[in-house]
Parts: sequence; C-alpha cells; structure tokens
Amino acid sequence: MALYIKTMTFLLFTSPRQIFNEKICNFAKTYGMSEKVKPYKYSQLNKKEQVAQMFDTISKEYDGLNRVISFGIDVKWRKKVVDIVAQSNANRILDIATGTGDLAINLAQTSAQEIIGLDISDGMLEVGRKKIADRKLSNKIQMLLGDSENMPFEDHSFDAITVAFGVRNFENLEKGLSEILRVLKPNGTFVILETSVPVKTPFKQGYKFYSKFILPTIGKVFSKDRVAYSYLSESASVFPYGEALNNILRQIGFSNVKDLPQTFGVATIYTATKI
Ligand SMILES: C[S@@+](CC[C@H](N)C(=O)[O-])C[C@H]1O[C@@H](n2cnc3c(N)ncnc32)[C@H](O)[C@@H]1O
Repeated sequence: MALYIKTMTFLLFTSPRQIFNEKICNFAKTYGMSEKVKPYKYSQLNKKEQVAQMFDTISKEYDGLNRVISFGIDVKWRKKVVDIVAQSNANRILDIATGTGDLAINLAQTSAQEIIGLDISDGMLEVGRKKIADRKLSNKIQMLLGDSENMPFEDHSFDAITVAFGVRNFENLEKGLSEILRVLKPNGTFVILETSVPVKTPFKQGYKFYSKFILPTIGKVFSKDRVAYSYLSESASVFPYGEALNNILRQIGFSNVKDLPQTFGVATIYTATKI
C-alpha cells in the first residue's frame, strides 16, 4: 500500500522533465560501471596499474593508430579545446592524462607561459618528451609522472586544466574530478574532451558497428597489445556522456558546465569553471 501511494504521488506530482532528469541522474550513478571495465580480465593488478601497463605497451604505436581510428578528426577536436583555453588567457596550464603530449604541444600556441603534462604511463610520457624536444618546446612544457587522483600540486595552482580522452580511464572518476577542482584556481577553466555515443539514427548504429567490430579488429591487427583497442571501445560504451557527465561535474562542484557534442556525437567537449 505504502509503495502504491509513493508511486501515485510520484506520477501525479512529477513533471516529465523531472522524470527525464531523474533518469539521467540514475544513469549518472551507473558511471561506476566504467570503473569496473579493465583492460586485462585475468590480471591481478588494479585498474590504474593495468591502464598504465597497457599504455606503456602501446605508447610507440599510439599516435599513428590514433589518427587511423579517428580518421584524423581527433586533431580538429584538440584544436577546439586549444581555442577554448586560449580565450581564457591562461598562464599556467595542466594537461592531465597527457599521454604522448599532443594536446600539451598544441596548448603551447596559446599565451601560456607554463604547461605541465601529467600521466601515469612513463612509456607515453617518454614518447611525448621526444616530440617536445624535437619541437624545441622543452622550456615551456614539462612532462610529469603522476596520478590525477592524487596530484602533487598545491590547491588553486592552475588557470586552466585539460583532459583529452583520459577521464574514462580514471580508476575513480569522482576522486580524479575532485582533485582537478582542488588544484584549479578560482575562475579557472576546465575542459574535457572525451568519447561519447551518437544518439541519432543512422550515426548511432554506424558508431555501434564501428566500435564493436572495426575498432577491435584494427587493434588486433596493428597493435602490440591485442586487447587494448577492445578495452578502449568497451570503456567508451559504458562511460557517461552529455547530461550525465554534466551532472557528475556539477555534483563535484564545478559551475557553468556545458557539453558541446562533436562530429555526430562521437566525441564531446565539456567546459566548466570553478567559482
Ligand atoms: C587515451 S590516452 C590519451 C592521451 C592524450 N591525452 C591524447 O589526447 O592523446 C589516455 C591516457 O590517460 C592516462 N591515464 C589514465 N589514468 C590516469 C590517471 N589516473 N592519472 C594520469 N593519467 C592517467 C593513460 O596513461 C594514457 O596515457
């Protein structure tokens, strides 16, 4: 009876928009699912150690395969992130999960004096350090081994923070985002670039086919790590996107949260600030 009254009250006094938002919130809570998706099913290592191991293994092929699997569009998405950061006139920028440093290198075109790239994979950082030295940017960009969930920086240290294709690899998303909020300066800009899932037909079906069959096959044929690209598509399929990730960012304490879907929604840029 009590359940019946509760259900009727909910249906009578809740607007469709509220129900919609509730659904999104529930979906957002399931983001814990992405933390359970790990690269190696039979490994005893935790997700963070497995992710670092996987990126160490594929570090030398990462840039080349990245261009192939995204048809080169990832270059355009990173440029958009740089444009957003440039508008904020940031002087000190932190690029988390910097990997081989593509975004950090592009950020050097802004007026920033100092850029720090942080990553848990020494293999990826090593490739990045070489690219930075080749471009004579070592005086501007520093590549640091470190974990987004426990960062070696004081509170309010950076004018802008970016993460490209990194947040879905965090072992604990909430902890990583809280750390980002802590080290971001008040009025600072936070930008995420992350995979998302198209919602409109026929892009939705096309994306599903591509990520389920094409992407893992490319990985199996061309990658040193046969499971790496299956992990990348599996983690993308369960990671929250759009309003669900917006809500998580708001819950953590970010303000002015916005999502900007890119290329039919296969990736999304999220912007947020700290007040
Ligand atoms: C898909 S790569 C993205 C690299 C680069 N940002 C780009 O746009 O090409 C993901 C990177 O996230 C890093 N990563 C995963 N979890 C991390 C964490 N907790 N802290 C720092 N880096 C992390 C991995 O080592 C890897 O280099």
